[in-house]
Amino acid sequence: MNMENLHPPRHLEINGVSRSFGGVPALNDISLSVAHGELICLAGHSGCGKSTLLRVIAGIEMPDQGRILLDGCGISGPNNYVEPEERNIGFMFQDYALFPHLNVLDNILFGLKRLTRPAAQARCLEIVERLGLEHLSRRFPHMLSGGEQQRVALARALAPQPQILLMDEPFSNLDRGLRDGIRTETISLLRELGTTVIMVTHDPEEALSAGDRVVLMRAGEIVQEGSGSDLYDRPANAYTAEFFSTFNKVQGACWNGFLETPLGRFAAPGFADGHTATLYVRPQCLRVNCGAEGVDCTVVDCALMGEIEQIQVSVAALPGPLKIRSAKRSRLRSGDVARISVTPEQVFVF
Ligand SMILES: Nc1ncnc2c1ncn2[C@@H]1O[C@H](COP(=O)(O)OP(=O)(O)OP(=O)(O)O)[C@@H](O)[C@H]1O
Repeated sequence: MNMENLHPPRHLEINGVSRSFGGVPALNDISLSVAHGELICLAGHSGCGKSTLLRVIAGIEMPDQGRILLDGCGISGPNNYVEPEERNIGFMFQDYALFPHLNVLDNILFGLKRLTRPAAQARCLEIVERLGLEHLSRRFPHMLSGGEQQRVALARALAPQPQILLMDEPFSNLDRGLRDGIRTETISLLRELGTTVIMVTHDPEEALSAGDRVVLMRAGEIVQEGSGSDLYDRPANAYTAEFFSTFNKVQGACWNGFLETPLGRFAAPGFADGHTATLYVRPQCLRVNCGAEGVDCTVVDCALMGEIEQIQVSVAALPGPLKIRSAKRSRLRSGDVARISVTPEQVFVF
């Protein structure tokens, strides 16, 4: 029996990749496998190694250790190295890196030098039409808006029909108003084309909503990976939880599998008796004026923020105020006495 057919190689396999700069690790033993057509969001705070990982996959940065395989063939490792232009991996840079002295068509043609001139022109026109860039084709980059430059950069990256497209913060240079629309359009195009995508972002909302899988990094390591809801609803640690939301943090002590806090008792399986731990409560998981039940508090501030209202309350046993966010208007004022309660299913103990 052919075992390879039972376990076909993943599209991209990264095995134990490390890379240091001046003795400081930027990537530390990273392993990740990516399926055909998958869209991965590589997320994490500035300096955690996201761009270095993209550059190593593209072949413009060499790993110190580890191997990278594309469809089962080594492209980077101790015994093999495939040049970036031989990898059929596209790269879209954060600043788009369009050539200022070339018009839109010539920018796109630049990446098609391996084709004959007629084939390159046909491919170029095809992608220009697909992305609706016909009316801009003779313009130079300085004559394009930010959104138009983004589309040209995308066209240039897609023209050689890469198996994998690496995108470094592809939407971060766009105005907030434009960003959501262009992101939705870009992602649906990439899905139609079936391109495998690894996209870097430091925007938590983008990471949660844009991809099939989120890979969260910290200090050169993968902290947690999974679907957006895996990471948001079931964060494995405080770093993951705090990357995607703000939290009220309340300290307590663990006894008999529960964390005792001034806000009540919460399940804390696996924590030893007497261990100090922290309860993480999202502002939308606190309810105010919930009847006789709950904990006494005093309203410190109540501010309407458009779609939501944010209330800050002080609780006698806690050192700082708690934030509560709700889509409902409470009509509370500073100095009012109220009661709060926690939605226990949506809290975490770390
Ligand atoms: N060529 C280089 N020389 C020296 N240090 C580097 C080099 N490239 C990256 N680094 C360092 O490696 C670490 C990871 O950098 P990287 O650019 O991969 O982070 P990042 O997560 O992409 O950050 P950002 O979101 O700010 O772009 C940083 O500490 C950075 O200073």
